[in-house]
Amino acid sequence: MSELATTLAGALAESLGYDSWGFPESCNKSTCFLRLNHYPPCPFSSDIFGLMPHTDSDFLTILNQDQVGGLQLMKDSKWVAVKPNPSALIVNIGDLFQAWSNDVYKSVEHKVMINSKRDRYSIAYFLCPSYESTIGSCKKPSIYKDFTFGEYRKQVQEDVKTTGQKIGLPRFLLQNISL
Ligand SMILES: O=C(O)CCC(=O)C(=O)O
Ligand SMILES: [Fe+2]
Repeated sequence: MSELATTLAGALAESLGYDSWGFPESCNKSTCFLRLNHYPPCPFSSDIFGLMPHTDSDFLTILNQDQVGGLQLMKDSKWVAVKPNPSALIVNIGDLFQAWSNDVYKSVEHKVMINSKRDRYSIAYFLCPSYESTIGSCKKPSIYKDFTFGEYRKQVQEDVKTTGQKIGLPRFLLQNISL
């Protein structure tokens, strides 16, 4: 999985004209992780979040969902269901790739809706660097100020605690227009 993730990250960087995305050595077995998600059914409503709308705080996420469905992503201001496909993995861009690419790649907002009858399972692999890694933009002028991954995680946790929501990258805009 780690090989696939770093190969994909490299290909995304190459398509922007860069030899490397700069972080292959700081993303390793001790910084990347796998999350096993279980969404028990909820018979009372078909309109319940299994996972609230969010973006992932990583470079990219490789996701394997089962056949139940429920994953939706934001496209052109609309929620679009991601149809389960047993022979495909889903690759989502995360916040760090958005910052590194200076907004060329966008971190995709996604959520999970609960199924009323069936348990749902998914496996997500998160490509993350060490907390000390500085995430700068690949080209200047940069939209975001440089930050370490540790600073980013800390800010996200603080915002969730104080506002109930993740604010994410807008916190790090150099011209703080949206806050
Ligand atoms: O269960 C899914 O399909 C999505 C999981 C997810 O978005 C996450 O773990 O961050
Ligand atoms: Fe996610």
